Amino acid sequence: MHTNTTPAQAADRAPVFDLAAERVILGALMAAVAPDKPTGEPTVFDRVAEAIEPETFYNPRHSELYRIIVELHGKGHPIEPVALAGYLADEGELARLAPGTFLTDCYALGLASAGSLNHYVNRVADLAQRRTIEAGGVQLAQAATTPGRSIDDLTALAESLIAKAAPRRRSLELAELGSLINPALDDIEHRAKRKAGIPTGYTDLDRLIGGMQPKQMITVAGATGMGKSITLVDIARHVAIKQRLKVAFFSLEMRTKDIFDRILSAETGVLHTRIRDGLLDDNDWQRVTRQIGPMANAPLYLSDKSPMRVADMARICRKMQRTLGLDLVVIDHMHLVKPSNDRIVELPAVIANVSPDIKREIAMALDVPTLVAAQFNRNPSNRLSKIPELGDLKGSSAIEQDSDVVILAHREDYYDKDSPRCGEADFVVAKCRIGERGIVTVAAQLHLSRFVDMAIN
Ligand SMILES: Nc1ncnc2c1ncn2[C@@H]1O[C@H](COP(=O)(O)OP(=O)(O)OP(=O)(O)O)[C@@H](O)[C@H]1O
Repeated sequence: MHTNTTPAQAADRAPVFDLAAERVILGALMAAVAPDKPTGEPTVFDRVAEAIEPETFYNPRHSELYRIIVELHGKGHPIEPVALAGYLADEGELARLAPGTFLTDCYALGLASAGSLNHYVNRVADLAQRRTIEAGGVQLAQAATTPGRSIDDLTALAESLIAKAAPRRRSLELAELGSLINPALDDIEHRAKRKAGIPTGYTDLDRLIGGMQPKQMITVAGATGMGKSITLVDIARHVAIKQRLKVAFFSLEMRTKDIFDRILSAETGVLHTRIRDGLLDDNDWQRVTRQIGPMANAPLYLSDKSPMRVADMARICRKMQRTLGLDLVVIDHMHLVKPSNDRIVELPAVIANVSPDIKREIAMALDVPTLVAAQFNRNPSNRLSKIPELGDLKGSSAIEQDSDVVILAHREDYYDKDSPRCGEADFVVAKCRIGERGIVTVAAQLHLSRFVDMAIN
């Protein structure tokens, strides 16, 4: 047993963590044998999950391993030490999270202590609560001696600390409607003050869809050359450079260098073709020097490796989330993602495989908005009305079903150079799970690789 107290203090202080007990729990999970068929009895995972969350562990490595074990188990992957070590090695995390014989040691402890698992679960949960209470006490003591804090304020703090310290046992993992009322009303009250979702940078579009929300798959679709890549790069640019949020961008079609050229053009206002051809004049160089500042250290992380499977991208994103944080994932585009099974080759089957995986393994599992480009199957140019429709999507049913938002890019001057709407582009919001459908018009400045709000330009 370990304590975080000095020997002098040890006599009058109880230990507030037990690393061996934490290892027993990890080992018991690795050693858990799934029943052949449901028995109605709680499994080892159920018993642990009732009282333990990743944050319940004192040791952060134990928290991370617990999270990974639960995630792998949820996906039906093996989690005994050899399989888990293989997974961690693939992720480049073995040496950091489970050096030497750590996994087999835990496994042995888990097996040896299987009969007393409840004791260890209760002990680790109990110690976590004690730490919360101890930290709350320190916080309260500091607040009480801070000049200017009112009694009302201190009482409210004390109440919230007590609520935080209450045991959180998840006996029945279903919520009764009545229990949702207070938190939901609180949430609604504060919603307007919070950012609804991550803004795309297009004001009217954000108003319509409420920004990009965690867990959402947002699909931008259009005919070839309509401006899907420009839209994706534009949004990523806005999120990373203007909002300084962390973006992982997977370009399966365009090279990183070409994306950089597009971003540079959009940010500096220097013609894209001049950047592409290396024909910058003095004026252009001055603009670049003056305006390149915000691009430095912008948290936009690009990959142009192709082909990629969803699992590859999910692995890279998980690592980024753990090490740097992650706010948005961008994939350009869905039809170039490799299916999880090499035998799947026909397009509708590929999309039926890739689309739900992007939604489940990236958007849902990582709790981030995921922006994906998709191509059209039917070309609206063959129709009288060129306004795009959901049915134009290649492999439409899976994409339609999995996407929370579908934005169809449309430019009239793509079909008619003399159109009175030359230079305008429409984002047709054809599906929006939590908002209205509608059409948003932006200015198409393709020579600068960007779309911009009509209102201010
Ligand atoms: N420097 C430029 N000047 C003017 N137009 C440009 C320039 N660069 C690209 N474009 C135009 O911008 C449009 C949008 O390009 P984008 O790559 O975003 O299309 P896309 O919808 O992603 O196409 P694809 O389906 O081929 O991936 C294309 O029609 C292209 O011709």
